[in-house]
Amino acid sequence: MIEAWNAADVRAAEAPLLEAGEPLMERASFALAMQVLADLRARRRHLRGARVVLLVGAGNNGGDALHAGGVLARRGLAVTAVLVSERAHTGGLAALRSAGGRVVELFADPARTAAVAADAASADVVLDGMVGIGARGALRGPAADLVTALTDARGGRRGSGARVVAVDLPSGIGADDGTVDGPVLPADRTVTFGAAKPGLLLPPAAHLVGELTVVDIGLSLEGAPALRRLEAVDVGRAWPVPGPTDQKYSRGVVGLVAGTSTYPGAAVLSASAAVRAGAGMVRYRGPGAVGHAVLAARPEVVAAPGRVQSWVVGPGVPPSDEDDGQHGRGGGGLAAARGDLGGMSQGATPAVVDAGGLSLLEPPCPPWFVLTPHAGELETLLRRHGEDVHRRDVEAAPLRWARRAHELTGATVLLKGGVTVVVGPSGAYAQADAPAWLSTAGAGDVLAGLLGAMLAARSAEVVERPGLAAEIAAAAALVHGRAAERANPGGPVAALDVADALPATVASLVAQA
Ligand SMILES: NC(=O)C1=CN([C@@H]2O[C@H](COP(=O)(O)OP(=O)(O)OC[C@H]3O[C@@H](n4cnc5c(N)ncnc54)[C@H](OP(=O)(O)O)[C@@H]3O)[C@@H](O)[C@H]2O)[C@H](O)CC1
Ligand SMILES: [K+]
Repeated sequence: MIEAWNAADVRAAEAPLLEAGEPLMERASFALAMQVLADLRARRRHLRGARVVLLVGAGNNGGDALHAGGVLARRGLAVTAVLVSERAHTGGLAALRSAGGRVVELFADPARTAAVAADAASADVVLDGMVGIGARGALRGPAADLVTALTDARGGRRGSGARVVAVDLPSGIGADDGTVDGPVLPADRTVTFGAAKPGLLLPPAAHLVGELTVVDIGLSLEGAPALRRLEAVDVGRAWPVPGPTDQKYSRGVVGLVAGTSTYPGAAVLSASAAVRAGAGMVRYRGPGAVGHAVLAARPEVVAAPGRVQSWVVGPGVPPSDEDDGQHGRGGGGLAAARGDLGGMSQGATPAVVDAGGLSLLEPPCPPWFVLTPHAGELETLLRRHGEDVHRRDVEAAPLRWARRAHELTGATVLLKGGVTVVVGPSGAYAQADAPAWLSTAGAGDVLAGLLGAMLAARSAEVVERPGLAAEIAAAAALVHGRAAERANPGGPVAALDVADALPATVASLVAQA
């Protein structure tokens, strides 16, 4: 698991060590230099003569870059520091100069910005040390102009020309929330110190981070992290592997209310995913015609009422005001679920509430209800609660708005996207496991069925431990993303292929743990 800590927590953990004279900057900058060397060795035979350009701001982030530059210059690399502020870390500057590094005072001669950017773009490595956790707002002044010019010089493409290594974080991102309010240089790698910061894991900034390296500089961080990211081993270890005394009921029955004659496929996809993820049983509770399609695809499904350990409500169901009565006619499935949903607040059955199911909610909800909106659906949900918010606001600050939805409803919220953000009562998760190919019709229905199976398997525990639903939802996002990758590595993937890849994905996660 990757744990991310807010800037204030990192500073609080640094303070006593700095007071005690611990050489934190030396540790950080040395590790940074070693990472740069390792990356260079992977790309060229000889290090001598490799060109490194440091983009250096006024604070300690610039200090890290300058000290690392000093280490690299002593190894024979040609290092140039570009100062974007008239202030620069004194010790770092001295270290670089004494190691033979060159210094360009860009702040004093902004007309050179384009030429400096062109030079940096053709270097082997650019170290982005303009601001770190001390940034206030979007990059401004010479730093902003240089990033714009350098982005132009690289043709806007990561991976072309110089390899960009961000020092602690890509300069200008919101360290705590991942917001991007101005120009930011996309990094190929980010070397962060002490602990990951939430902004490195959260979109939109997460897309600018590249490979993430966390350097231990000896901080002891107390309390709970601001954000977590599960890794494969966490999910494999927690997977509900059946034992010899288990039977289908103890493994968990998923009740599925999904699909209409307009969207029967959603029910097929959710049911397939729940079955393929190892549900003990799937009960389909929806319109009869859709039930036939579900049974034709998955003969394991039972289309009869009975007890369930989790509900999946809403895939392929339009919002309640547009539901042309199909669910009322179709065995009363949705109406029953509506009653069950109400009852579940006391009766305690975990539920995945997706798509049209979201319009059925009557908060307050328990944390074992997991809402699975995408950004547009979250906008609708938040606006229903009086928030003046648009989809683009949700996309610009997903953690903030997922958290708001959790506060307003009480439910656990899984916000779907290229990075999936989950917020529950015990904290937040950001999962980046899915290939971009997974943004395809029906992928959300598969996630809902998969999550339903995972909640059913640990139903009682989910109700007892308020934070567990969020952890399981984050795990479902990981499995979903991995299954998409496994279904067709590096290429297009259809939703049903993802469901079909679940058994092998789960087996490999369990085997690796
Ligand atoms: N303390 C240590 O020994 C360690 C620190 N580490 C590194 O330090 C940074 C945090 O350093 P800090 O000096 O607190 O802040 P920054 O370097 O991030 O930036 C602050 C200066 O940047 C200028 N600034 C602020 N906002 C902007 C902006 N939007 N655009 C341009 N410039 C900005 C500001 O200067 P002014 O003159 O404008 O006021 C600040 O002075 C941390 O990220 C680590 O890299 C290491 O972890 C090791 C231990
Ligand atoms: K930086």
